[in-house]
Amino acid sequence: MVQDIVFVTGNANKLKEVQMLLSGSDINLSNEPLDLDELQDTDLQKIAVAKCQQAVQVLGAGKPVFVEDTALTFQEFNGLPGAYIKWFLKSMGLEKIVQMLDNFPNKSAQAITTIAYADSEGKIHVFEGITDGKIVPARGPTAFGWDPIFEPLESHGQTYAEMTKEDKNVISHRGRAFAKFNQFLSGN
Ligand SMILES: O=c1nc[nH]c2c1ncn2[C@H]1C[C@H](O)[C@@H](COP(=O)(O)OP(=O)(O)OP(=O)(O)O)O1
Ligand SMILES: [Mg+2]
Repeated sequence: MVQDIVFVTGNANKLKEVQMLLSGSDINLSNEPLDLDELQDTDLQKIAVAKCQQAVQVLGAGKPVFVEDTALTFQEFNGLPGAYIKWFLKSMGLEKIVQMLDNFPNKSAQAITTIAYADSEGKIHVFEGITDGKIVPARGPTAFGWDPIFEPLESHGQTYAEMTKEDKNVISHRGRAFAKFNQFLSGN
């Protein structure tokens, strides 16, 4: 059965990836480009759930809706910048983010996507996808966020930005989170 589901995001690059990731499913996806508030927290699930609750409030109950929040965590910084990566990116740019780790040999990082989905009864379900990698000086086109400075362990030396969207989606944080979400939806 085809399900109508609303995805709330104001990020066009994110939307494009999500459309690709859900393209084989029975979901009729629509987008609401609302800029929702994001909690200040290091608990990524809490942030996504609060964002989803706000989406339900704005759009009205009864409509299945989801949001996702994406974080970039540095092991050396015990998880920061995490969800704050958006603001670091805006204020400092890629080069200075890479330089933050100059004095530390540990460049390990995780890209994490947390999806929060409110079903038609308002029950919220959470799905998480994680990709391990490291922070490197920027390589590849700067089309999407921090893609040029994140090199996943499984990519044979390419940054996300150097990969095709198809290849990125196979191993990405977002790809993994949406694989779980897809599986959940197809069982409903
Ligand atoms: O795969 C990705 N590759 C590179 N960069 C990425 C990726 N995914 C999100 N990003 C960036 C966008 C934003 O600077 C921050 C996450 O913040 P995040 O709140 O999830 O995204 P957003 O505010 O742009 O969109 P939304 O309207 O869905 O909240 O990392
Ligand atoms: Mg956001």
